[in-house]
Amino acid sequence: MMRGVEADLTLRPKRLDDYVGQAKLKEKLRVYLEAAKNRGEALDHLLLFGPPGLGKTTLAHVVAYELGVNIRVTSGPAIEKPGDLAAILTNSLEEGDILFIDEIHRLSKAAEEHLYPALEDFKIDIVIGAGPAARTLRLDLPRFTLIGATTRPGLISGPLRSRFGIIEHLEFYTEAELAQGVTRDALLMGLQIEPEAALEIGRRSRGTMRIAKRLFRRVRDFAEVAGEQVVGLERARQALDALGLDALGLDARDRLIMQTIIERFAGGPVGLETLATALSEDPETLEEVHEPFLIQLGLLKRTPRGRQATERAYAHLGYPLPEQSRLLE
Ligand SMILES: Nc1ncnc2c1ncn2[C@@H]1O[C@H](COP(=O)(O)OP(=O)(O)OP(=O)(O)O)[C@@H](O)[C@H]1O
Ligand SMILES: [Mg+2]
Repeated sequence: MMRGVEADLTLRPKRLDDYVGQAKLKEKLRVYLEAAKNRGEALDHLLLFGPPGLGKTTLAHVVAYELGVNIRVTSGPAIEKPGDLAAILTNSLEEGDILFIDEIHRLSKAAEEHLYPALEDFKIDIVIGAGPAARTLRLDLPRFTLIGATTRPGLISGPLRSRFGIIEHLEFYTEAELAQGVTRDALLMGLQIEPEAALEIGRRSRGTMRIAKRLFRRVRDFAEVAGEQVVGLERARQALDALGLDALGLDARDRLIMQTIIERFAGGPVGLETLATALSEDPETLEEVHEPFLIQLGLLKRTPRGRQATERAYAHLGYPLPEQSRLLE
């Protein structure tokens, strides 16, 4: 049986048809991919954004597979000096290939400015030598496609953003879509899972495919140890409870965030920095990892004056509503 990282590589969907959910995005991408193929041109540069674990990296690989081109993977923090970028662009890309830059919002200013002519005119300036003898050489690049991924679109500068022809965001998955992803993995692992069990995992996965797939592996452990051939609802529930996930899929950390807002800040509004300090968490993690789903669930609101718990949050966490409810619906 496949294990760990190796398993994940083989389970990763290759084709657009195997990529679950994101229906609107896939529909558009199909058109763009076909148009680019018919014209025999590289796909326009593509910026993908959305919370972690929704499948940006996977989608970049799917696009490469569908276009039949190579993909070169790097990340914003890995490109420190402009020279790093030049090396990637000149050494390893062929006509039509994809350069995938993960966490593109973390690209340095210098590297970013170096990237502009590469994206627009497929040319890059490299500096040869140093001191007074230094010369700048302009090199032609193959027509490539940049796919940038980010969890923080707000941190992408205007000039960089404007160089992407296609800008798309990924959405949280529905329970049914997460169940579909889990069922597909089960099949590929040679296991059976009852539809109700797959849905229960989906329900508790914070709308996130990576979490659904990870939870499924833990549920499978419980089923295997119990000597069961088919993963059923009861076993799924038992495993998910044991992992500390509640009915909405909140983990202990999510609950602590909401409890802190309710107990220590009277439901809010409380500023991000203040809240982060109270939780000993860094504000970015709070904002990128935890908040999007709490907002999606309708437990938390971002207001101009800070973060605020909703009535639903009080109800879900079992707190009585404050008397004069200033709370948001
Ligand atoms: N639409 C999908 N269908 C099936 N499997 C998916 C889908 N999206 C993601 N996955 C699986 O979920 C996991 C996480 O996906 P991926 O690494 O692409 O997320 P990501 O959005 O790049 O996250 P991060 O922002 O944290 O890098 C992978 O194991 C991938 O195979
Ligand atoms: Mg990724």
